[in-house]
Amino acid sequence: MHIDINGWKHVFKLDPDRDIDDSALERLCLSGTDAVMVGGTTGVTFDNTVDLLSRIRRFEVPCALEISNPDAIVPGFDLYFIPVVLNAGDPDWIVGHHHRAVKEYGPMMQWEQIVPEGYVIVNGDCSAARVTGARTELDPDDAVAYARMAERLFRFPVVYIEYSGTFGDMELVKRAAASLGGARLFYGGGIDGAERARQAAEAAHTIVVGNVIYENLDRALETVPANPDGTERLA
Ligand SMILES: CC(C)=CCC/C(C)=C/CC/C(C)=C/CC/C(C)=C/CC/C(C)=C/CC/C(C)=C/CC/C(C)=C/COP(=O)(O)OP(=O)(O)O
Ligand SMILES: O=P(O)(O)OC[C@@H](O)CO
Ligand SMILES: [Mg+2]
Repeated sequence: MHIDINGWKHVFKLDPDRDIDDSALERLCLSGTDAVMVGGTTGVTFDNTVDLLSRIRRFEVPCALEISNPDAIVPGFDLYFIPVVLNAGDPDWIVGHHHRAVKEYGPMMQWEQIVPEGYVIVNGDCSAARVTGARTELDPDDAVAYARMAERLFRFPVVYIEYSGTFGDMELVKRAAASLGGARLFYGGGIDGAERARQAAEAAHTIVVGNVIYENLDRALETVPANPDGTERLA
């Protein structure tokens, strides 16, 4: 099945290291979201990733793995998102892990399933910032420069502005998105209900909703534009 991420406006990100019951998973997968992404910064293992994938596969929603741990690369996802943290302090998170993984998996990789993400981490307090040693003191001009680098220098199809755990500066996100030609701007961080989903969807091409799933499922479901309870779909 060919999956076109250019149609994605809303994505739920599920963390294999966190518990979710069958009924909640069903409501998420049938919500009208465009895709479910599996990923997290810590505690992601092969076993908990296989387990979550097999449960999501009871539904038709596209399912992507965002790889954060080279030991948890599980076959059977529709797509594999590969973060390249452009503002990482440690180059291992820009090319190091990737080099080792491609050395191991290169011959068996289906490149059409691979979606490289130019990742820019802006919240210095999140786990991903700590793990990667990200330089998160960025103003909107810095974000625009990273977005342009990601698209024009490195030809990434996705630029991901990551505020994981906190709602970000929508002007910064808007400016980064406006600087792009064809690449897609994914925004994630602190979307905890319909109002923030609406604001983020005005700024970014694709919004990603994570933590609120585990804190308040009803509010998470309100963030889906296609859901009857969700925000109005934005152009
Ligand atoms: C057999 C088979 C399936 C073959 C497939 C081959 C294949 C797909 C190979 C992949 C090759 C490849 C290049 C892999 C990359 C390897 C790798 C480990 C790259 C590093 C990724 C990276 C930079 C991770 C850093 C952390 C990060 C940016 C994570 C993204 C997700 C994220 C931020 C989630 C939020 O985390 P959360 O836990 O929710 O955090 P909070 O506590 O803040 O909420
Ligand atoms: O968990 P939240 O804060 O919703 O962020 C979503 C996603 O960007 C995390 O990688
Ligand atoms: Mg999280």
